[in-house]
Amino acid sequence: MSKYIAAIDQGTTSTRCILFNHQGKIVSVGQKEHEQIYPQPGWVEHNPEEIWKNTLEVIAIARIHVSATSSDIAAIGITNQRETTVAWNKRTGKPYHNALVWQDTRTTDLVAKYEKEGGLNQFRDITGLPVSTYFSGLKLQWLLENVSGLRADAEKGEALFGNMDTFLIWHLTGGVHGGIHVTDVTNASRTQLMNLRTLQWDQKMLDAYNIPAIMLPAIKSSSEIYGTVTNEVLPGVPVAGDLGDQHAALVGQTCFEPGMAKNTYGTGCFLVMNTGSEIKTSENGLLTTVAYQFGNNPVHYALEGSVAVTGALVQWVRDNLGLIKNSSDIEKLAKTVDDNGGAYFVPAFSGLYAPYWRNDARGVIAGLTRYVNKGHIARAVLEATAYQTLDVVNAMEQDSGIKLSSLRVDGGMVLNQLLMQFQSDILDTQVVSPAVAETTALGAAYAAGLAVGYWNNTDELRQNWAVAHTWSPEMPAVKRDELYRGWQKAVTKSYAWMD
Ligand SMILES: Nc1ncnc2c1ncn2[C@@H]1O[C@H](COP(=O)(O)OP(=O)(O)O)[C@@H](O)[C@H]1O
Ligand SMILES: O=P(O)(O)OC[C@H](O)CO
Repeated sequence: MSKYIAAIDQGTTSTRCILFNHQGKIVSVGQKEHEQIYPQPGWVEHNPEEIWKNTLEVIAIARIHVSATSSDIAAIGITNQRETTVAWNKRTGKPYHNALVWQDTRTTDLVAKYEKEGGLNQFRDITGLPVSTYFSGLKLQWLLENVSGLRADAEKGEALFGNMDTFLIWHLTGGVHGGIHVTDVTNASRTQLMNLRTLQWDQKMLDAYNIPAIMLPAIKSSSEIYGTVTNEVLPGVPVAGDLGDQHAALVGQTCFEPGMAKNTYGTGCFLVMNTGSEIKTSENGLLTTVAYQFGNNPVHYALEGSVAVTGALVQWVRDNLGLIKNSSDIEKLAKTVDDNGGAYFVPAFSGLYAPYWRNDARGVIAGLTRYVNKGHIARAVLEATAYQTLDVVNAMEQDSGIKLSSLRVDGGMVLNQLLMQFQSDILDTQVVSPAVAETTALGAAYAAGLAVGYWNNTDELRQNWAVAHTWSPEMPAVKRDELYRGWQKAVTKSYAWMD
């Protein structure tokens, strides 16, 4: 048997390649950040060619660390920042435009138009999603309408659409020399173009968003052999797993039973609960999405609370205010004070996502007095992540009828002890991190490994999961309620900023 499974985690801020062994342990990592491009307020782009180049580099780095050749690697799985939209030419491989990143708000006017015509929830029954700047469909419409020549090429079958999974799989499997044009059900469920029941592109959605079907990838399960790597970086290795990153983290945390949930703390925060074969429609501002589908097995659905800005706020404090040098320094700064000093930071930089879905909101700091110093701001920054998670947990418990007994957590911000303790306090629930913190990459590895028989079934995967750390609530209820009331008041101050 080959020794390893490789996973590519193409995230918002960086691209990683991780090699896992049969116990689901990390044996090697390659990682590279890419440029965040902000051409105008609210616009966020990535250069897809830079990301493809980084992908090749990180695979090579991960391989070289342990002197692995293709024959040591049973399969490769891909997981990716979802919704981020690319259109490229089939013959040249060149993107028509930078990728429009999930946080990009340039489609705000389009959202307003659809809202006026039929309301934000008009496509929820088909797609599980509200009309929002977040999803790929409107981003693709924007590209088709604003990039010269793209619509004509798309209609001729020369231009291809994809999220980052599709773009990377196409390149890995041959690119201009016959690359495979596929996506999986989880990524497709975030385009707002797929029907949640049929798991196919929905003609009503394509008509509503004016998207030519010919440019869309084939929708596959999350775990099957899509093709083989032709690039010299890993020649002959089957590409056998594909999951949006939040779905991959659910798999990596082995949340295979209905009612199990995880929260991933990265650029944004994404709380996902497995709802099994049931398509649960949210009454409280959550998304209905596909959790995963392994080969021909029945699809699992999920409820998701997506929060746009959490770790990104820490980066903003670092890069735009210069208050800290590294993201991890925020903890030390926050510990210089005992509490938030009355200040609340609502980071509605891309509007507010779940459970509010306010495209018209923008960021505010509320409760400022002469007393507030940079320590209090750092604390308000970290607390914002915890309050936004509480908003989503409240919605999740109402929609699912399940009270979370503990929350499995992962992602870059989990390293922050102060945040995790505060999260447990404000949720009044245990917060648990797993021994393998890279759950997103692990989920993609599991999907690929299941497809090629490296792992036999999900029971084997469950045995790999172990607790690293548990945080237990310590805050009195009165204090918790008082803090949360302040947050709820602050949220309302961010509304209706955009006309
Ligand atoms: N110790 C820390 N405290 C607070 N935030 C952190 C810490 N370490 C990393 N972060 C934040 O976590 C994010 C990176 O996490 P990661 O899971 O790699 O994100 P992504 O997958 O979205 O690229 C960044 O936004 C960074 O600011
Ligand atoms: O790349 P991440 O971890 O920030 O995740 C981004 C999400 O998939 C966006 O929906």
